[in-house]
Amino acid sequence: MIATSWIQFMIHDWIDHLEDTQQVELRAPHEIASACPLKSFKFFKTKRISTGEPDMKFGFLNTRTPWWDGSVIYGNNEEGMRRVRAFKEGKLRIGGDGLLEHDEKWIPISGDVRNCWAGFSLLQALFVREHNAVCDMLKEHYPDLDDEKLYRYARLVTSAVIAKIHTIDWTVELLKTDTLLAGMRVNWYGLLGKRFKDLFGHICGPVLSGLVGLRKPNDHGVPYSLTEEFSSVYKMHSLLPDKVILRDITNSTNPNYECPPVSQEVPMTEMTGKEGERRMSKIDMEQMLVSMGHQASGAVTLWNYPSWMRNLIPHDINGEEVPDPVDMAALEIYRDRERGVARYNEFRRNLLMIPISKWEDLTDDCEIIEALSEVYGEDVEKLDLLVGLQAEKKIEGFAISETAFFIFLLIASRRLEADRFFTTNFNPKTYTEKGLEWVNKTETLKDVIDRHFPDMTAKWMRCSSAFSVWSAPPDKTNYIPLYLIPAT
Ligand code: HEM
Repeated sequence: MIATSWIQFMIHDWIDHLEDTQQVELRAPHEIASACPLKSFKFFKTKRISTGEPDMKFGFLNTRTPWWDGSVIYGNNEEGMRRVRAFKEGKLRIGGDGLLEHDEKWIPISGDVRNCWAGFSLLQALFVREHNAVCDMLKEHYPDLDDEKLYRYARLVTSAVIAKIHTIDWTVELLKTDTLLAGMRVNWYGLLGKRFKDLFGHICGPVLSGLVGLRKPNDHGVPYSLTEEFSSVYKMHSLLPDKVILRDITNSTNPNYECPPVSQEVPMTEMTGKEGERRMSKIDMEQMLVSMGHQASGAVTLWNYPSWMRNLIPHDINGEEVPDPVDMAALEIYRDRERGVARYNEFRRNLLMIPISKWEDLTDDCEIIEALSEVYGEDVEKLDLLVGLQAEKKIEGFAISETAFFIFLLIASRRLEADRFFTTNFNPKTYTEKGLEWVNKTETLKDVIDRHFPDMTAKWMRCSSAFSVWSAPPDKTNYIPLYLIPAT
């Protein structure tokens, strides 16, 4: 569940489509309406913007900054950025209990407050603590820095830590193969590896020394942005469970890393929005981290959409509930169609992947084939992208489809190599000597959790990555260099 909260934490750093003021209504066809929690629902259209380009006449606006700039905790505009700052020693506001502060309406004080839930705001709080710890460290080494400078340097450092964790820790857990582990580490450190780069710096090209620290950003002739396809493949709400399983961590010792006993099962509906924030304020931060660490997330596959999201009260951009509930499962399909995202087969062609010509090319699951034939007949071109991504037979070790993986891989690299803060300006002058050292020494989310809860992981976490289920065995030590292991 930490991996699930993490990806929501990242989505809320990167993308949110601007809505129109015009509402539309979706109605379930008569024949299936009895099986739908909402027979009809209203929502705002995505705002269409004319581009003036002959070959692409319209597009959409992103209300979040697409850069890897930590806007999920720092905010997306002047007003949002001021709201979260303590204006003392560069720090951000945080509650006495280590969790986010809230306004009088119980909306969290954070960079992004839309459609939040307890696990997501927990990560926001963790990284506010990280930012504040960076401020303390910088102040100690550079006592002359004022509030503004401390804030800016600490923001750069914390954002880079987030980007690094996503690249070499989260992505690797999601796509658990040696090839991916090697690929993602090459993106950050290059083929020559961390030790070489730490010793000699970025002295070779992108392959040998990695994308991070390149002398110049490279946008391949396309101004940096996150694409519609990217937003589509990240619609992974099936990761969310029906309930959160809280664990009792009062046991004083745990030598065998046993999974702690269940203390309470809370429906997700009580962990979302303002109610979720109120609940979270009564749960200890360590207890929540250990509980999420021991709960597996849902599989990104068909027939696993959380039922509670089919009658969901969404938030507006300020974290206020909107009056009309939505059926998210239906809405997600509508959004791709509304935004002109290619359907599954065309999407694959655009990625130079082999399209399917019959349902059997997609999956060997007879139940899925039967359902697809019932909905789409034999017309494979009509298959909606999201349905195809979830029906597709997965590569062993992958939590997502190969089709989605192509987009992941492409954007994972572009996000680093097109950003000056990870290329030209990834240096001591921009980050400070000690700031860059902080980024270089932090490898994983576990490192961050260890920093703020030094004894907790030692007692409860058996696995190697905080994104795994914590009672799982640690990764085996591999004495053969990663690049010499044959791909599986
Ligand atoms: C309690 C948890 C969550 C809630 C309540 C929630 C709710 C929502 C809502 C209401 C929308 C906007 C729907 C629309 O109008 O089109 C949305 C968009 C989205 N969500 Fe979630 N979500 C949650 C967690 C997640 C997670 C775990 C992911 C995982 C990747 C995710 C990925 C996305 C993406 C990619 C979008 C589209 C954003 C855009 O392109 O504008 N969400 N979510």
